Amino acid sequence: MLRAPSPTYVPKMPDLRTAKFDLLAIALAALSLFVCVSLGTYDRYDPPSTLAWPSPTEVQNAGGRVGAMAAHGMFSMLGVGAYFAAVSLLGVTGLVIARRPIDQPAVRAFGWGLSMLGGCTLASIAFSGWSPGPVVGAGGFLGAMGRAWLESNFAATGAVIFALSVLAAGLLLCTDYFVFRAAAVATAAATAVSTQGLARVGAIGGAAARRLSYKRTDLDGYHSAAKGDEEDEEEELDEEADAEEEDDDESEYEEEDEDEEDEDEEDGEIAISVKTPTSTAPAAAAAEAVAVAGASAASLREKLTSALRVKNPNDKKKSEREEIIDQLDAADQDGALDMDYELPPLDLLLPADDVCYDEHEKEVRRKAKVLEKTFKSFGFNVKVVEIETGPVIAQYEVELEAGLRLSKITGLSDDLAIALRVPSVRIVAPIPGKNTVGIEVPNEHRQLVRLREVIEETDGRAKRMKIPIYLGKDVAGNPMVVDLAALPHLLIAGRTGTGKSVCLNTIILSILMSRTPDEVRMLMIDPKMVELSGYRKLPHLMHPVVTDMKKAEAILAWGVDKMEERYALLARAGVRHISVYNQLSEEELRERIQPEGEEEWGLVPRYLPFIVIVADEIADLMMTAGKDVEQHIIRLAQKSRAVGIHLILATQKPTVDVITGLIKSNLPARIAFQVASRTDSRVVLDEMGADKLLGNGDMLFLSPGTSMLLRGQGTYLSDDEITKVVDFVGVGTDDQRFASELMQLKTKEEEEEEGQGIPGGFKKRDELYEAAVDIVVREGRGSVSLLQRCLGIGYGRAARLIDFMAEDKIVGQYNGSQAREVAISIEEWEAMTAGSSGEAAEAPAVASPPQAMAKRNKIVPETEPAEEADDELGEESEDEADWDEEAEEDEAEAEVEEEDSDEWEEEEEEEEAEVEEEPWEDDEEEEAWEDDDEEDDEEEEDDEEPLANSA
Ligand SMILES: Nc1ncnc2c1ncn2[C@@H]1O[C@H](COP(=O)(O)OP(=O)(O)OP(=O)(O)O)[C@@H](O)[C@H]1O
Repeated sequence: MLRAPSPTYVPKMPDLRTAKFDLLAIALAALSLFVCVSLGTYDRYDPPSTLAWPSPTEVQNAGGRVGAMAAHGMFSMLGVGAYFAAVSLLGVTGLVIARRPIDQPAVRAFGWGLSMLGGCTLASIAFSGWSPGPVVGAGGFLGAMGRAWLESNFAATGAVIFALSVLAAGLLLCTDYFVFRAAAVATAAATAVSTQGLARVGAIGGAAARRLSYKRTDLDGYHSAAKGDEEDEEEELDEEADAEEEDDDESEYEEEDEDEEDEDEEDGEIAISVKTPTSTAPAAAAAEAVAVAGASAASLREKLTSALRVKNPNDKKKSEREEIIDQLDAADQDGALDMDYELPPLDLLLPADDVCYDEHEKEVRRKAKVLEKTFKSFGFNVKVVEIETGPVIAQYEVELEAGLRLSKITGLSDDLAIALRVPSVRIVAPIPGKNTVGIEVPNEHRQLVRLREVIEETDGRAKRMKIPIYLGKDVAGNPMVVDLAALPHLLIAGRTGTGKSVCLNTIILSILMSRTPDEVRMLMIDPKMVELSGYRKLPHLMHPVVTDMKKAEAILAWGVDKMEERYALLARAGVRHISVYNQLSEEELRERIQPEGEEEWGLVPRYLPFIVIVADEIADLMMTAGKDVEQHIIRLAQKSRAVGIHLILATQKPTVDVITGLIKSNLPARIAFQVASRTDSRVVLDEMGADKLLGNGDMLFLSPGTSMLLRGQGTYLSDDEITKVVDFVGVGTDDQRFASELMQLKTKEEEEEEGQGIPGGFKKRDELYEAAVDIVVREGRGSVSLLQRCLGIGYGRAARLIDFMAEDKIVGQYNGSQAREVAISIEEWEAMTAGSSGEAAEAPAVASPPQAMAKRNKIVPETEPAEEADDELGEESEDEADWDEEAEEDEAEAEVEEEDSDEWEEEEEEEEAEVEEEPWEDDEEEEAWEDDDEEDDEEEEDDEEPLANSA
């Protein structure tokens, strides 16, 4: 049983162990040096050799008589194996000096023996007439014996094969693949040197051809269709270059992964590795363990030495880190070549602060004792088996004695906090995937987690993510990086001053550091007016930072429309995710979309960027336009994953009226900073724990699909860092590419104000409302798909238009799969419009039916119909006298249209069938699709019942 340490106990073990190790290291170093010198200066006539008679009285060996004897003995026994023995001795000496423990020493020794045997035998077979020492042979007695036995049993060839296998197996056991990896690295380096020149030329050629920003997106209208055609050829080249680059990247990732795994394995094997983060030499590590008080506890100390491990989060070799930085810098430069846009370099961010790990280690060990002692005082016998330390929290893994119930431990957190003299202690019972309980205790000294270090440490993993977010570091000091595209939305909650805004800044800067404005576009909603105002210069913005909550509501509504529009586009292209859409080549896209003509093709977006909507305080938003905002958030959260629209919502009011049940259930990924009460914690995370956080960036992350909470320290960004990055990527007002459809967006009130005096006395809710009514009345069918086709708008907008008509009693109520009935006649409608023709002529929104019809089934950005409607209106008001004539023509066309519409419906059905038959584009998407299946079902329901939904 462990003896409880006295509270004033100061661990002395590390000093003793250091002295012991140092003495051992000196002895080994001396021995290996002596052996090397003796072997190096070996003279075959030195005694005890019998080659010269009489024996020379003076010994030539630099190691003297003993050296000569040692060399003679080693060469006689081992032949060339003597050199192997000397090198091995040097290796062991190095490990002892570096305080790196040798795990599984018995296996290693066995492996070493095997490799010696195999090596000597092989040498004996290969160089039969030569010997490095006495005339025994190249492999000494050992090799000669091995050779004799093998050749008598397996003949010469079999003997070589056998000896080689034994050598390889021995090296494998002894060095744990190190030798093979070293050989592979050397080969790869040699190959790389020879192919580098060629590869560089290829990369530059490919990169120069790629111009991502030339691709037309569905968000900006700056790219003309004609230009797109001119660049067709160029884009083809680009796609090839992209594909090649992707291949390269993938193989790189695989290599990196392997390295990481190997490293992990090594970490797992090493008992404790203590290394200061600034140390460049791996030799600065110490294999140490926690000692138990009292000199009489020597045996227990021995036990704990192997049992209790303190994992140093800074264990990464500096050289490796430097490598990663180099790679990142190289990637940055490549980025500059690839696109006209240059990603910000890492040196704009501050490096990690230096930490005195030795001090910290002493502290956690002391706390481990206090923990054990406190448990003991409550009558529980627990043992701390491992300690993991992060920047702010250390996690002590404790093993419970058999028969001790978990519930008894979990109630002790406050008592432990008092005993440890810390503000709070959180108990994780059990640690996921382990049979131990985790006790999270705050460190005495907090470290800041810098964005730069998190990026550097996660580069390999983050490269594969679509939108990497560098959240911070967990309790073991591992970087917490998540892919926003996989989350796919994030809710951040916490009381005021606990780190939400810093977290939002981290998320925004994570995007800025790794993604171009072509890949990710952003919308920012900032009710506090000052929190996000610093980002106004960003080229990623689609709209200036929104501070008016009514506008924010309109933007969320736009998001819903954009989502529907993108879904329609994806369905038409027969793909299930925008990333698959974005990979389609121009020809493939054209083949799938089958545009009616060049005009329509010119409007098809070639690239759909991710859209990230960041809202700093949703409580304000909910207060201003509660129900509407909630509806928009829910709709977006439910379905927008596949179309690349992601929400990041923060609130300092984690109450049920802000984070409603529906919002919560649709935003499974959540981050909680410190909250005021357990109730608030339950609202955010569905369980307690956030009330025990420390504030200042201490957080709990709930990853989607699990109930597992991950504790971490959020990345900290100073204002200076943010300013530097924003200044680097920022552009002037003239160069900003705001989306025209968003700039023209009107709030509900504005629309209603504008709508006063509209024909028929209807409220004007949408610029296309009158055109839509006209179509519906003339067609005699209140059909959403009819409006979609005729006006070239997305499903969402068309469904809303029909809902408005139902409110104005122009169409009847929802009628199952049938189109709604139209309640007014053409004459009535014409009378209404004629009644206010003067106003109608001025009203920019009234589009003439014939021209509206001409645009059917077009895929257009939302502004296009409005803009065209405006143009059409201009022409229309000039030609007002021709109205009646055109109306007649229109009626004729409407008849044709009616026939056409049946065809359209058939085509649509075919399209849907095609979508269903579409093979999985990519495994990842398959997963995403599975997740979306339910949502899609809902979508189908929506299709059938738009009114019910919007009502
Ligand atoms: N990750 C972090 N590491 C260290 N300190 C942090 C971290 N995050 C926040 N802080 C500290 O907490 C302070 C408040 O953070 P922040 O402004 O993000 O809080 P907030 O929750 O947004 O508050 P409010 O709701 O009032 O805006 C910061 O000024 C900083 O000193």
